[in-house]
Amino acid sequence: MSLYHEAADILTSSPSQGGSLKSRIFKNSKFRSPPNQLYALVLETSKWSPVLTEVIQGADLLKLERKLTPALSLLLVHDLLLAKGGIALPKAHGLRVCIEKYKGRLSSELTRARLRRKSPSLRALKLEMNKAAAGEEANYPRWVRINGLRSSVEEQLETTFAGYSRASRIQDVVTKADRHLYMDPHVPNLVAVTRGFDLTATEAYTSGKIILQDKASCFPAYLLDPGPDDGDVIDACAAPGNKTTHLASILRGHGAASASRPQTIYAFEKDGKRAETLDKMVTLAGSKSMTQIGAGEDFLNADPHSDRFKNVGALLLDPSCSGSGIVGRDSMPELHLPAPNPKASHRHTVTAAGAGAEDSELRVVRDDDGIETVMSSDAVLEKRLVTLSEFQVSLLLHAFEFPAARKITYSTCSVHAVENEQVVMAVLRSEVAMKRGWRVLRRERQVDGMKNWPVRGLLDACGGDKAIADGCIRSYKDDGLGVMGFFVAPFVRDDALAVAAGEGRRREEMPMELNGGGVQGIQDDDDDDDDDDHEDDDEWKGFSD
Ligand SMILES: C[S@@+](CC[C@H](N)C(=O)[O-])C[C@H]1O[C@@H](n2cnc3c(N)ncnc32)[C@H](O)[C@@H]1O
Repeated sequence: MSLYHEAADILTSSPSQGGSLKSRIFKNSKFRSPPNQLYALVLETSKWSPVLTEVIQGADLLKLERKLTPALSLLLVHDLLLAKGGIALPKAHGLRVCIEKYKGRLSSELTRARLRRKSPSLRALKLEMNKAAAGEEANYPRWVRINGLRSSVEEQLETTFAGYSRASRIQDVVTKADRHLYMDPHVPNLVAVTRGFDLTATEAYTSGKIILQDKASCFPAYLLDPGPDDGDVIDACAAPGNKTTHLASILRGHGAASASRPQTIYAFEKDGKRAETLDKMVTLAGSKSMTQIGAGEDFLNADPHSDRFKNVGALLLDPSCSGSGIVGRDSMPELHLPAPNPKASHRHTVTAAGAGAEDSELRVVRDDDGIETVMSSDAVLEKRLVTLSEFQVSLLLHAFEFPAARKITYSTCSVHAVENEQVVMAVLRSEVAMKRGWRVLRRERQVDGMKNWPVRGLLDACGGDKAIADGCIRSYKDDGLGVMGFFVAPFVRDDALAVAAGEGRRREEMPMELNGGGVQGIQDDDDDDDDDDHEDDDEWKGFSD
């Protein structure tokens, strides 16, 4: 089957068969065409389908060539008029010959369709199509975290963002067409910039000086705020590494106060492939020497009482979740198909699952680590959420066991209470939480930016406990603050309770390295780690340096 027949099959097949467009193409071995080419063709054609439908209908193509299907005609006309190399078939191939003979007619229709949209050029029309296809993402800024391990805000303002005008409101970054930059008032080293200008091609991006990370995704590490007196840090679910590298940057930022011993970040990632991405990101961000990656390691199998983790004072838990808060996750351009009868065009909704049946929409929920569930009913969604929340609870309960731990942040990019406040309430009721004195950190004790963040946890879902609800932090896609839907809860250990249980130690009873005593620089990128506690690094196979 040719590239075009395979692409036409994808465009017209049911969303219940195989999940999102990406997974239907990349996880399906039945296709003979290169997956990248197939994906690009289907995506670009969908993007252009409103215009191409007018072109095909205006040229009466389906009337003149009755053997052509609507999907096939869209794909071929797309490549004929818009692809650099034209139609990817041999010159004498029947399909190519059949379409090319209408080139003049189709080109004129394209010009008409462009002029109807008042676009001065094909380039301008292309920008318009890209913007329309960006879906909800177009209404959000591009958040950029400046990586303190490699650069500084000052340096980036003078270089990468030198041509940007300063915006005083986040809305200006979204609505203005030219380049604007907004300094975030909550999270240090974070800026929002106008979308549509490719930052991935900049030197700052390719050298790890800037990291594209949604504002809300910066909350967990900032809220955890690991300092020199927090010992080692665990990132329990680390890939691709946005929060791992943020933790490293914060640790280094607190370097002025200095720790008595080098601090290590243990970054667990149970998926081997994703661990490779994590490794690359940690290396690029300049935090490799302070991070040990547990590639393929399940955090739930880590022994809290092992010698290795005896100095772990802080844990960041950002487990797999439904991903319901992610902006643009499911956005795919709406597919317009020319009708055989030119009077009516068909509109197909392309959901996360790909093209749907006519005017129908079948939801596919994709977890933030890629697992897809076709939501044939509310009960299916509910069941998936319960499974996720059980896993999230088990992760938190496991984290509560680490003997020296005094701080934890738990986060999801889900908006469902069952994965958020309900998880918090369930773990607070647990035996280990009560025994070891874990509670939610009150809002007034949180770092300034998080204390001042206006959107808090759901009171009802916290059983009416205002202190707990206020201690939790939320964001919603549509709250006008320019961020994705997110949830973070900070936990701390209540010293008094822990001491009463004979388990904890008061700060003044803690060893020097955990109570902030002693002054020594944090391990530098190039430093060799010759600390005694690290001598057995090589014996412990799970983590690689
Ligand atoms: C939400 S993503 C983490 C995103 C990451 N914190 C960041 O900001 O870049 C969840 C990750 O946790 C991993 N994961 C899930 N369960 C795990 C477990 N029990 N132990 C270690 N990693 C786990 C998944 O493979 C996935 O890569």
